[in-house]
Amino acid sequence: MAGTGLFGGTFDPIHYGHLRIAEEFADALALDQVRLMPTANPPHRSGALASNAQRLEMVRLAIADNPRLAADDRELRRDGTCYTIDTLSEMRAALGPSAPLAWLIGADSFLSLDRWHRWRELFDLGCLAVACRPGFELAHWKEVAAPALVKEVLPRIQTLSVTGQVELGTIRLLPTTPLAISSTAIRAQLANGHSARYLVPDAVLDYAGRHLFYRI
Ligand SMILES: Nc1ncnc2c1ncn2[C@@H]1O[C@H](COP(=O)(O)OP(=O)(O)OP(=O)(O)O)[C@@H](O)[C@H]1O
Ligand SMILES: O=C(O)c1ccc[n+]([C@@H]2O[C@H](COP(=O)([O-])O)[C@@H](O)[C@H]2O)c1
Repeated sequence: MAGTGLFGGTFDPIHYGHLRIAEEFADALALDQVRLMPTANPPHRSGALASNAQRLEMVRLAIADNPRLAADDRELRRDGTCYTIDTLSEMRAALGPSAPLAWLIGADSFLSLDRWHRWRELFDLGCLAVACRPGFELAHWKEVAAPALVKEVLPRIQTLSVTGQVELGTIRLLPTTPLAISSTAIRAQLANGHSARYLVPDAVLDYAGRHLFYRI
């Protein structure tokens, strides 16, 4: 049975680091769809520069030619603080108890997982896939992760052995292509009048240029 993947992010703006891990996630776990969900009001950071609607539109533009990727605005429609536990619970209820469901986060997000709302329950709802991110290498996780993660989560991490394994409660490290791209650096480049070409899809750059939300 082909599975569904979820990938949440601020996406302010979406960039090729996001797109490449979404693609490799779909490929590695043989997912028939990965839903990219811009988050509205996350518990851990202050507001995005681009509006909810603008970030959703940039996601749509970025994935327009990829039938395996879909934009999902469910977190933007939710009132109040946006928690991943609510999103995963909603998806699990919609798909049914046995449908393969996986969620993707980058290694930096993974290292903050112990501060997420009801984080231990997240593993009861799907398979967690962790993407590599330069600066957050696995070799250092034991030194930098919170004690709860070191004790309860790191021992459970598996590298992917067979394509398409999406088992409930598993945690997989995906050997994704390390791309040192971040939305913060892109916003700074654009604010300073520098080019962000080849870091961000052209359609997204054109849109950001027209709406000027990264200009100081
Ligand atoms: N270059 C990248 N490689 C791997 N994972 C990434 C990369 N960029 C973002 N991610 C992951 O994508 C998810 C959404 O990231 P987000 O939208 O916050 O992008 P960001 O580039 O980290 O943004 P910012 O610089 O504003 O913090 C997070 O789980 C993050 O870890
Ligand atoms: O549920 C939580 O407590 C929680 C805490 C921090 C981050 N998240 C989610 O993690 C995803 C990545 O967040 P970010 O800030 O790296 O873009 C995004 O979908 C957030 O909603 C979720």
